[in-house]
Amino acid sequence: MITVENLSKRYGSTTAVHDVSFTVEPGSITGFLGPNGAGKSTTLRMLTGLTPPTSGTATIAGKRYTDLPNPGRVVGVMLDAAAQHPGRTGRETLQLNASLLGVPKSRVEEMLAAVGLTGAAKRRVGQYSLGMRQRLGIAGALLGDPAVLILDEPANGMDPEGIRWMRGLLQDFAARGGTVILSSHLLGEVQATVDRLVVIGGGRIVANGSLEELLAGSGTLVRGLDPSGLHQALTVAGLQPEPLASGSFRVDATAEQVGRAAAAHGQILLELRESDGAGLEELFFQLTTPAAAAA
Ligand SMILES: Nc1ncnc2c1ncn2[C@@H]1O[C@H](COP(=O)(O)OP(=O)(O)OP(=O)(O)O)[C@@H](O)[C@H]1O
Repeated sequence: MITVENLSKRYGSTTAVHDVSFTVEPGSITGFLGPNGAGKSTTLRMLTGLTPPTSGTATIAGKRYTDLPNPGRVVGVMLDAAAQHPGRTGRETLQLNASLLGVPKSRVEEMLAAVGLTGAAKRRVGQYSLGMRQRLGIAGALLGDPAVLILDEPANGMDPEGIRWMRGLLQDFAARGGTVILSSHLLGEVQATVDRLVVIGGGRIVANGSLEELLAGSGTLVRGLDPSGLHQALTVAGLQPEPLASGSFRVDATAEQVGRAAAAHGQILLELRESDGAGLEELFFQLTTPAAAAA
């Protein structure tokens, strides 16, 4: 279990993370999603004791990371797969980690096999692709047989086959009661892997819930040739159109009600469909537009 409570981090006048709170339960995979610069890495660094928070607390299994006696046995961390020592082989990298953690050398071979790197174990990490480094990083995180995994952008540099492989591995881990948080700046990259999402933008949590809840959205999405005329037609019909950044409206009504209200005022529709996750996509669109990023 991961608990983040009112966590904030300021760098001079920049607030990288502002009053962030969320929990990650055992048996689940949470995607920590946000555009570049949203505050994901800073939050994960505070969670793993690498960056002291300005205020607030983050605990893993009830303790701050820095208070865990042998943290690698409780929580597996991969923050920057690209930063591994290029001169060591994959096997040497894991052997070094294993001796620091106090786990038997046999565990290294097990983990190399688990991430599909046995054949490349003798090659230097400098010759590995980013996807292979991600696999090695995940092997390193799993070495101490932890119950919690914290992974920063693990899918970065992985091909679709690698992402599918990682999905299976993490879902097995969670099915055995493990707790997983993984960050990404791409919704599509993690959508099929995670059960829950915590969305961060500009250092603040902007959405938090089950994937189903967040993707389901609700109501109807409508887009017309004349947005202001459509807005008026819907308002006159007693519906409350919520304007979206893309020029569409989300309406808490059925497609038929929306269609009829538009037709009554001769509005030409270009799109009319159930919201179907548009809420989350729209939220992401807004977070990644330059205007939102500057706000
Ligand atoms: N050591 C630091 N000193 C000053 N500002 C920092 C520092 N680390 C992060 N920041 C700032 O904090 C904000 C959040 O950065 P962070 O790296 O946490 O975002 P992120 O969501 O992980 O983005 P990315 O996907 O690009 O890594 C950014 O504005 C960044 O410039």
